[in-house]
Amino acid sequence: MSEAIALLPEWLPHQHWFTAASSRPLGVRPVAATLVHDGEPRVWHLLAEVTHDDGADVYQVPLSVRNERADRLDHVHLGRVADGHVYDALHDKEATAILLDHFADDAPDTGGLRFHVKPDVKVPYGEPSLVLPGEHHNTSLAYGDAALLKVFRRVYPGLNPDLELNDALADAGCTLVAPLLGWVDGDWTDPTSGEVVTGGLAMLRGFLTTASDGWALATASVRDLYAEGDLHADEVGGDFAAESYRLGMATARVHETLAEVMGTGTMAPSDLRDIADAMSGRLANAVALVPELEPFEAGLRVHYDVLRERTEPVTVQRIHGSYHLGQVLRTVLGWKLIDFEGELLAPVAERRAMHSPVRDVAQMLRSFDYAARHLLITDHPPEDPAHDQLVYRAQEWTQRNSEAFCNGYASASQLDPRDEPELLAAYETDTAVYEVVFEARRRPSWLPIPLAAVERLAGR
Ligand SMILES: Nc1ncnc2c1ncn2[C@@H]1O[C@H](COP(=O)(O)OP(=O)(O)O)[C@@H](O)[C@H]1O
Ligand SMILES: O=P(O)(O)O[C@H]1O[C@H](CO)[C@@H](O[C@H]2O[C@H](CO)[C@@H](O)[C@H](O)[C@H]2O)[C@H](O)[C@H]1O
Repeated sequence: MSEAIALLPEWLPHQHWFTAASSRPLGVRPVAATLVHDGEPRVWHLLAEVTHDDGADVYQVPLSVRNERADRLDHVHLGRVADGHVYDALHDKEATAILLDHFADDAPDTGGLRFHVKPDVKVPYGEPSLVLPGEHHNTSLAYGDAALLKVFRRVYPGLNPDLELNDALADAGCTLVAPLLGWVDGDWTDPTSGEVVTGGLAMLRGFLTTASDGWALATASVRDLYAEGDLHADEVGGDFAAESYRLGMATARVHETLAEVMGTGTMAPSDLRDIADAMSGRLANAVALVPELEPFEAGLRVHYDVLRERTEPVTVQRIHGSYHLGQVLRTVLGWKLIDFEGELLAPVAERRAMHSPVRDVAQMLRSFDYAARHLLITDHPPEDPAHDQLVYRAQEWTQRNSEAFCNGYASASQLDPRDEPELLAAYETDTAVYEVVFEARRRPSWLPIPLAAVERLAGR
């Protein structure tokens, strides 16, 4: 195994799920290694501590070792070691079949790596796996069209929020998420304390065969509207408002179930002042990183100051935490919410904290604005003669769908998010500031989208 581990510093930075700050890890060492299968291929389950400029993280890297080089796996070949060729096991269909077989009751014991199946579940043994395409933070494998195994790449001690919330919602009989079939957890040696810790490693869910993601559907609607420059959002064939309404309802119902099964809390005015301070701190950091924010800083701070003056407490509960149109799937049975991991760069304790559900609503409203405006970047930049008119159309689409979403939410909840305008504005502002930094780092050409929101929220 040590020879295979020596290949990781070179290979990891090329994996899109590898989010460590520096381009090349400073060191990689195993914190748990389990030989899951001693045949051809050998299948190793490896948890590796990766140190980098900003600290250290633990990554999950299942590997398969084959006697002969397999051409079909060339794209996931890590390199050669004395006893064979090393591959990313999640792309090696024989290795992934072996992993799935470990959910069976009579599977060989793998010690500190444990496979669990929910009661009355049929695991689709024998179905071939396919890695879902796209630049995701984790690696998800579809087993036929029956199940999806989401293998968390960066892992943490304690409960993984995605697994925790999916499990709680499944036990509550909630049908607005994909059914949870099982999960994997495991032990490793915490590099800092030297103690053995346990954490969630993977989640097996039912595959939603008819799913289209919210971003694809919403942006198709916007495209229709742009193609009909003279028509209003409610007049074009691709009007999305009914879907937004239903999405608002689904969001409210998931919030309601989470409150029922995981409880609620109260955020006192002093806690709100802490939240406002944290938001102001994030704004200051963002201004230092993205100078375009500076002219709007004072106007944005007003939304945080309003929170500081609030005297009534706020009800809080577990929420989605990183909510946008890419986190919702439309199936023939309605909307389903996925990916409850929260903001990946935040510490787990923060991601598992309770917040006002208005925060999820504010994030989804930001996503409507993104969906409406992104074609202004890609297809109709400012030099396009239609640009100004389409900006107007984009605002209209966002307004219509935000209203529909809030109407749907209010129809299924005691809470109408619009009755909390100050919270909504503060969370929208905090999200837009986060997005400015995200886009400046990841997609600079998209920066005008959150900057337009910042300008509006700053009252310019
Ligand atoms: N149960 C499911 N059925 C079908 N497709 C799914 C399911 N869950 C997720 N997906 C697809 O997989 C993608 C990645 O899932 P997600 O949980 O968001 O992983 P990540 O955190 O790695 O981005 C989603 O964008 C969606 O297209
Ligand atoms: O999917 P993640 O939870 O990792 O979220 C990150 O990436 C998102 C982009 O994929 C980013 O979302 C922003 O862009 C979306 C369109 O691509 C838009 O719908 C969202 O509203 C907008 O925030 C998200 O901010 C980031 O954390």
